[in-house]
Amino acid sequence: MSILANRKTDDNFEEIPVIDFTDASSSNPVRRMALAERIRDACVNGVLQTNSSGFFFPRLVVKNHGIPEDTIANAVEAGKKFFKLPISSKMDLDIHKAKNYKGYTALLGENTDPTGRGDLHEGFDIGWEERESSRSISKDILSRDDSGMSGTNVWPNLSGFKEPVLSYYHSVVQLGLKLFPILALALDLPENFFEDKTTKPAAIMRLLHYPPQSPSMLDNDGSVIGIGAHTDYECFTILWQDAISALQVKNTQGKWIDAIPIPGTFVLNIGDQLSRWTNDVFKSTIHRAINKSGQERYSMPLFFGVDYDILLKPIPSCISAEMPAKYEVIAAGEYVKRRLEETYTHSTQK
Ligand SMILES: O=C(O)CCC(=O)C(=O)O
Ligand SMILES: [Fe+2]
Repeated sequence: MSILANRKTDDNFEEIPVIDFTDASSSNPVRRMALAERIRDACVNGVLQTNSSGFFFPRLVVKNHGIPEDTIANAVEAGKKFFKLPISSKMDLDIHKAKNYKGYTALLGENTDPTGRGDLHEGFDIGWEERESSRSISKDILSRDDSGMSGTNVWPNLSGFKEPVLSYYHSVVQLGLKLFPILALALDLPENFFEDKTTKPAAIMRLLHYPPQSPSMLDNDGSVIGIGAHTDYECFTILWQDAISALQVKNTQGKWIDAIPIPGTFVLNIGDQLSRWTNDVFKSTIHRAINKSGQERYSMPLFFGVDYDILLKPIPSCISAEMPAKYEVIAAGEYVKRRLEETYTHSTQK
């Protein structure tokens, strides 16, 4: 009898739970399991708190997780410098030129919510790229089908940019790889369930810049906001946001709950791939961002998917006679690509 399949996601939350992630890298399996249980409770029902959701703040002591404050600050500064470049230099790296969705997204270039008219942010996307200090990946793994999602990154000719951005990317990739085993435990799976499915980190990083949203834009019809209502496409997202509150998460009653920034923490949220693995036991949460602060806002999400050639199949403990499989089986890369195509179609030149 499956334990998980009979759990129901309770999205009727009023606050976003805070979870301490220190034990993610504990050598003590009991501590890792305890953390996994807290995450499961936060994701599937209100055992931890009645107001739980698939969206939570890991309380990360950055120092203890290999992500020093200056690694974050240097990446943020690099992003600010990049976004200040003339639009012509940024458009040289236009994301529409790269089939693997890497490079620059101009203001309104993305339309995350199909009912919107374009997102009021600009962005810069990269994927996995080896560094001298990173583990090298075997040719066998590199040659596997990735639905065209891997491929090379594009970089601006801007000194002091690539190194801090890649340094942050690799630090957060290490953290993300520690979370997969915890999530596996939370799903009553062997701790190494995701190990052979995350051999080449299918992790996309974005630098995002949200200009202040003018009140008139909001008064119109609300169809242009920082990032329209959406779910993320991968298993989970680790998001750094600055001190400006703009991110909101939707509960089942349709109420938008502020994900107020907490210094020294990342927002960690569940994405669609995990909904598919778990047949919605872990449900990806709808979120959006509106920058009403009058100031520039910056954020840096890293989206962690499974290898692009892995099929997203429901895990057996998440299906039952009452909860039959909900989703078609699809390769992770194809799924991500499909969602990206939808997001960028409106700004693709015909
Ligand atoms: O900037 C944020 O706070 C959210 C970004 C986001 O949701 C995304 O890039 O998918
Ligand atoms: Fe998102």
